[in-house]
Amino acid sequence: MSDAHKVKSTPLPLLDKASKPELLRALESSLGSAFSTGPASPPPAPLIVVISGPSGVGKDAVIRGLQESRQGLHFVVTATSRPMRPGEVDGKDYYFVSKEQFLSMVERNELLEYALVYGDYKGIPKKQIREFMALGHDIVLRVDVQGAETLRRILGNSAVFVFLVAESELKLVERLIDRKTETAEALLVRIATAREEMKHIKNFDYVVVNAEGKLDSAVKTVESIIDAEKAKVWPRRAVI
Ligand SMILES: Nc1ncnc2c1ncn2[C@@H]1O[C@H](COP(=O)(O)OP(=O)(O)OP(=O)(O)O)[C@@H](O)[C@H]1O
Repeated sequence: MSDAHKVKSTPLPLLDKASKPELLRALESSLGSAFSTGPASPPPAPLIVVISGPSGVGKDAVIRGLQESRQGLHFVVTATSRPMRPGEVDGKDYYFVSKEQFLSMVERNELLEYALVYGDYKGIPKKQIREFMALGHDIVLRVDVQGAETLRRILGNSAVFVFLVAESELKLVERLIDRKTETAEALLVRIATAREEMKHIKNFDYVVVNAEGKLDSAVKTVESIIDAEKAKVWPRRAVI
């Protein structure tokens, strides 16, 4: 039976004669219980957001945008066996470890996912995710498409998967050329891989276009996805 049918037929004061507290008390008395002052919905559970997409699509750029525009997110720092590049900071860009250290992390089951990417190991430390989720932070993971596939197998629908794309293949290639971080041969490998990776969109929950000069709009769309996920009646609940 709905609450509307449980109302007692006690007379209520006239709206223009009673004070607000009197009216509240009368309404409570008619309903048979006090009005709750607790939150109308429980605080949303921490969310894991996986951001992926082909090389050069702007994963780092979008993540930097999110870092600037949004509180309460923890951006997981990946462990890698690749040597540090000039300007990179250990613990900020990556955790730089030796190949031996990396393999012993694998051995101890300390990584949620790992892969050999262009000759270097990269992996996601579980401890970091657990610690920040316990503090109520949402978690952002930046992985390549292969990593996202693995994470989907591990996490299923308990995390939200976002695929970033450029507005066209040509624009993506131009962006990679302009970045000037790869040789022509390395570019070719990345572009051929990107073509293959586009076929994996179907395994993602959302696709976000990061168009030339419209980085802010891509960041806002990712924020809207996070907001919508946090407003779900049945939220995703990841256990790491
Ligand atoms: N919306 C945009 N408009 C113009 N340039 C952009 C935009 N988004 C990213 N870029 C630029 O494109 C290049 C590639 O971006 P970024 O390094 O963030 O890609 P990525 O997906 O992280 O690449 P990788 O997977 O190879 O590390 C960078 O030089 C970045 O500044």
